[in-house]
Amino acid sequence: MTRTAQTIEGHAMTEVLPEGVRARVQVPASSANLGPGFDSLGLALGIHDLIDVSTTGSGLDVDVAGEGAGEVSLSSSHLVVRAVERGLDAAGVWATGLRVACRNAIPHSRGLGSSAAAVVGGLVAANELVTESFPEHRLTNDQLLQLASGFEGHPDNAAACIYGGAAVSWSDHCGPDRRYSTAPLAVHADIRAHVFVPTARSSTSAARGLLPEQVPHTAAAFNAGRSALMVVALTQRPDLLLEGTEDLLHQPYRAKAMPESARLVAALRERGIAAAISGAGPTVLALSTADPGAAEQETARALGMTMRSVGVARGAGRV
Ligand SMILES: Nc1ncnc2c1ncn2[C@@H]1O[C@H](COP(=O)(O)OP(=O)(O)O)[C@@H](O)[C@H]1O
Ligand SMILES: N[C@@H](CCOP(=O)(O)O)C(=O)O
Repeated sequence: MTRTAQTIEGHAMTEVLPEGVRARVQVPASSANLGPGFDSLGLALGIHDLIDVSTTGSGLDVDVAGEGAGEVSLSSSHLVVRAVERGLDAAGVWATGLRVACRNAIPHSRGLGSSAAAVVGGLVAANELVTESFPEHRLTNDQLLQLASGFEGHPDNAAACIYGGAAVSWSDHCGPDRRYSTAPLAVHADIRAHVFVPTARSSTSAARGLLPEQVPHTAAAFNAGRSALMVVALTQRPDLLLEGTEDLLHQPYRAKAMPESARLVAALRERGIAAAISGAGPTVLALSTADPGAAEQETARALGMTMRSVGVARGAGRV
């Protein structure tokens, strides 16, 4: 394990965790944007990764099962490992060695926040290790949000993943060293969440590369109105979900990279179901008060996507 000089809240890097401390956490998938709320709105979904971290005498042992097994690195560059180390650093605590076991259910590179879940899961696991031995060094949820958002540069997935439910998140400016904030939204009890997951993948950074530097003022104004409307629809007026999920800022530019997903969004919306690309795609999120029927599922199957009823999840935590 390497030490770095990075700390927050001025903790001195002096404490060493004993061997054999263990933390097991579960962390939810998340859907970002919810249509118009680009880099701001997020919703935690009921698909979970399990992360089991324990301290050892030396070295690093990483084991991955489920999604990403055989694909992700098993070295110190593994995202969960990086997040565990970042969390320990931030708390001013050090481990002589680590064992990290991941049981992953969140599909990778589909727009379901797998990378945010890996980061939040690693940070929360680190925080549980810290709490076990040095409770006075425990990081707050706000500190976890700063650290997690720093990994990706936007807080939408991370906030949903940490706090659960839905959240609106923002940063104090657009430059480096941003400070992130979030406010929870109480999702209306009648709203159900379904995802249509393709086998095709799309990396978030590639999908961000499709976005223009500038957009017309009319599109910005349209999205400002729809984002505000979406908060109302999500919390009080599910009958407004269809209009509340309209977007001109990102989905039109990304559609060419995920044509099947764009077609499914259009087909579901024509049938009155509030569908949007989940995060940077290509998964499609549907929010509705009734479950999509056999016809919708057949349309999705024909486009190579499988429907999953996921529901709204709680935030990451110990199991
Ligand atoms: N549980 C995990 N463990 C290790 N790396 C992960 C994990 N989840 C995601 N990643 C990394 O993040 C990448 C996907 O991130 P990204 O393109 O942002 O898509 P997503 O929408 O799934 O977050 C994966 O290819 C992998 O490198
Ligand atoms: N606001 C981001 C969200 C990315 O979410 P992911 O689940 O695809 O990582 C964006 O739209 O780029």
